[in-house]
Amino acid sequence: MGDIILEARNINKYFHDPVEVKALDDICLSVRKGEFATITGKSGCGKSTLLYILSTMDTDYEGELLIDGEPMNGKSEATLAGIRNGKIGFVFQFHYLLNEFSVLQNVMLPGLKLNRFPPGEVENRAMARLDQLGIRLLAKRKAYQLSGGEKQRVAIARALINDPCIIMGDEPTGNLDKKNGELVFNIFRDLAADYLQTLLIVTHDETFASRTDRTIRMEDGKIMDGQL
Ligand SMILES: Nc1ncnc2c1ncn2[C@@H]1O[C@H](COP(=O)(O)OP(=O)(O)OP(=O)(O)O)[C@@H](O)[C@H]1O
Repeated sequence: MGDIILEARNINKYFHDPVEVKALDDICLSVRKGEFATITGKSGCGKSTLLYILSTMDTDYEGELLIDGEPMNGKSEATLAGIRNGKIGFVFQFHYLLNEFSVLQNVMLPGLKLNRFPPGEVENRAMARLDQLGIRLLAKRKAYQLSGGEKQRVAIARALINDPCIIMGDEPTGNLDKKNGELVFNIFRDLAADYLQTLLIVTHDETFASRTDRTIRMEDGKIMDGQL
């Protein structure tokens, strides 16, 4: 058994508006270092709600969350923002790149913010990531000049820039055609296989999920299958 990178203990989440909904019901989940895990389940079962809690973006819940062995409960938003930037890479369904910035600038940004390496080194690391993802030649293009598949690869390079201990994705292939979806899936698979990158991806694509190490199935705010 490898080290546990992420651990959620007895997570409950309620929404109150317009009526009370229990969106997450006593979720317990651990993710091991180097695992490629997917979360699946029908629309409305609580996948995104869970991912936003696990990524520390939503702090309004009951229960405990540990990332890399460190408890996240009770930390200020500023502290959490720093932890997110250094430890979690996030890939969304929509890329959220800064359109008027170049590909290289977009990828460098979280690295400059973290301030762990001097700017020259952040640039070298960003170029290495672009190389790895086969988009080095796009470095000087503006984000708005890219195709959907290219944008998603830039978003992955950006998520990797600070060597996160986990990459989380919310339907990262959801907005792509079959060919580009496959390409992005293969990038995730190679990251897990060749770089032992830990990945936790929400998807409703069963084929995608079946090709990963573990499928966590949710129903009605509960995990039905796929716990360690
Ligand atoms: N901001 C909110 N206010 C009230 N209810 C919400 C809110 N966000 C989500 N919900 C409810 O919580 C439940 C879980 O929603 P969630 O978005 O996590 O589902 P999901 O599995 O990600 O669905 P999908 O696959 O359609 O994205 C649903 O019943 C949803 O209607």
